[in-house]
Amino acid sequence: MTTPAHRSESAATPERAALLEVRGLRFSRNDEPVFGPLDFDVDAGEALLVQGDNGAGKTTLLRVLAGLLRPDGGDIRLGGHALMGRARDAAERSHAMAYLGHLPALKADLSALENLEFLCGLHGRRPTQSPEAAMAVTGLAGFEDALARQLSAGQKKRLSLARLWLSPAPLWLLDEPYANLDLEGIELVNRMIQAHLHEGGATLVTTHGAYAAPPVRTKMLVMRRPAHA
Ligand SMILES: Nc1ncnc2c1ncn2[C@@H]1O[C@H](COP(=O)(O)OP(=O)(O)OP(=O)(O)O)[C@@H](O)[C@H]1O
Repeated sequence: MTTPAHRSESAATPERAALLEVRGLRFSRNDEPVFGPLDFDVDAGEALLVQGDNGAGKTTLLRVLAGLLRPDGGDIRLGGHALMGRARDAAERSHAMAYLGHLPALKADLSALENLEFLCGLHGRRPTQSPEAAMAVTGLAGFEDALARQLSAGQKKRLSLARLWLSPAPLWLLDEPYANLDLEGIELVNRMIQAHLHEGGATLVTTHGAYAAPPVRTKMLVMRRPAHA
């Protein structure tokens, strides 16, 4: 697996801000707290495993960090820059973060390769990688011309992983990345995370704790459903 050499310039130095700093972050629905206040940092070269039972708020946290939901309070800093709810936050987020959600964000009637080319056009890509190479890395060589809607759930997940592999963003937000994958796919995710962190990236990974964690520098955030009155 080739690794992204251009990321090594972001290797940690003592003065450098964490890739992600979260302070007092909280989110509610209909005045019912879902999570928070949460405080944590994620540094270059680190994985934060976000654990918790069903409904604990793991997906909601990642969606808030990705800018898909608005928090009720707290600060999010990317590389020391605060996200302040401004229009340019979206651009900062898309440079800094790659989000892998539960649902594959694929165009059903485009081929696998066309999907990657389309997403690279939207979000950019690492100059050292190509869509064809990313398909090979994720075990999809030979499926370039298959329509996305004809792929199995695991193949769709692998195509989303290929997109992640192409992303130039240093911070990966991975929501249940192991779901729908066979054992080899689970090892692929862990190898990808290992290579990404080795080159100065970082990741948040939600998990129920049922899978082996990637063999990397790991911190843990355990989320619990808030007690109701
Ligand atoms: N779109 C929504 N509308 C209303 N409530 C929601 C919505 N999405 C999630 N919730 C609620 O928010 C809470 C947190 O859900 P979330 O999906 O973040 O949990 P999770 O920890 O990711 O769970 P799981 O392990 O089952 O994936 C749950 O009580 C859930 O019912």
